[in-house]
Amino acid sequence: MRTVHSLKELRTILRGYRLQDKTIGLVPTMGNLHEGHISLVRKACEAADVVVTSIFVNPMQFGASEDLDKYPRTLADDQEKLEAAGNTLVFAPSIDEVYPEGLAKQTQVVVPDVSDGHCGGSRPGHFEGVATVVTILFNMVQPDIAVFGEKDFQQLAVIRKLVQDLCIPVEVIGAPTVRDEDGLAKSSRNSYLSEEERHIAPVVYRTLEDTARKLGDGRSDFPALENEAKNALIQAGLRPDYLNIVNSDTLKPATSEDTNLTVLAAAFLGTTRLIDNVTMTRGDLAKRNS
Ligand SMILES: Nc1ncnc2c1ncn2[C@@H]1O[C@H](COP(=O)(O)OP(=O)(O)OP(=O)(O)O)[C@@H](O)[C@H]1O
Ligand SMILES: CC(C)(CO)[C@@H](O)C(=O)[O-]
Ligand code: BAL
Repeated sequence: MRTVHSLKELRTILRGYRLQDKTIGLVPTMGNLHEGHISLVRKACEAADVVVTSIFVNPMQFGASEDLDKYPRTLADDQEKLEAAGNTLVFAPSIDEVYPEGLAKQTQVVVPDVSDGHCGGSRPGHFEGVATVVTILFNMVQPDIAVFGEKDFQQLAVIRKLVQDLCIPVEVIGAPTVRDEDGLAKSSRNSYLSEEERHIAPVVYRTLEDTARKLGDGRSDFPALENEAKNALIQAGLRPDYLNIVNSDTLKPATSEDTNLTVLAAAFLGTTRLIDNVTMTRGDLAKRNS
């Protein structure tokens, strides 16, 4: 497995693979890799001949008071894990390689509507940063397929819309959320949690599951359900940022006619912001429970 830092080198290597008619898969990450990321790499290996994992902590998607500076950077460890997973090429560009004229002069990609609310509401400019860097990475790598995690549910919806609206010739593949045994979604930011916070953190997933169960039991009083869930988070010592029951396709507030529902949440535990979601089809859970 090779690691390259420059676009020129990346393009030279990828040109060689294309001449051999190899298909190319891309897994965009911000590094500090865990089993969640590795599951994406494995999925990409199943779908493409050559897999490029990018590692780039993208300053454009961080707010001024967010954790850009302390975000964990662990390239050597990441390389070992990627090699073991069958990854072909690591692309770890510098900020100058991605934004040669600086952020202030950077063309931005805005994906309206689906970026609104949820994480987009709490992190102004975040999805413009994500959409811009993902577009740049797509243009740099020109992959046939790209794999993203469902843990970042709204991000996946933004990227699907971006690809559709800009006719980008890449197949976007979603991958299920990988969790610790107690249900906590694996995330680089889990490393910020103290021992005590780590015990509390699985309450996020448990609360989402509990809400999905109530929806499966036929409840349609969505605002009341959202409040019950937020109260459960508060009781456990979390500070909910949002907890929304939405139509899984549009990400708009759920209606009683919707069959595919997603419960999306972000909550602070101390200064750490955790996100998670659970998708359910109305009827499924009721059947399972009967
Ligand atoms: N637990 C997980 N299961 C499956 N995919 C995941 C998981 N965590 C992250 N991913 C996916 O990995 C890709 C890169 O995400 P990223 O590098 O931000 O990791 P992260 O652990 O989510 O970090 P953060 O703590 O910043 O949210 C994204 O497509 C994301 O959805
Ligand atoms: C897709 C992504 C790599 C873009 O920086 C990032 O938002 C992430 O890690 O989910
Ligand atoms: N996993 C999404 C990247 C971010 O929180 O900025």
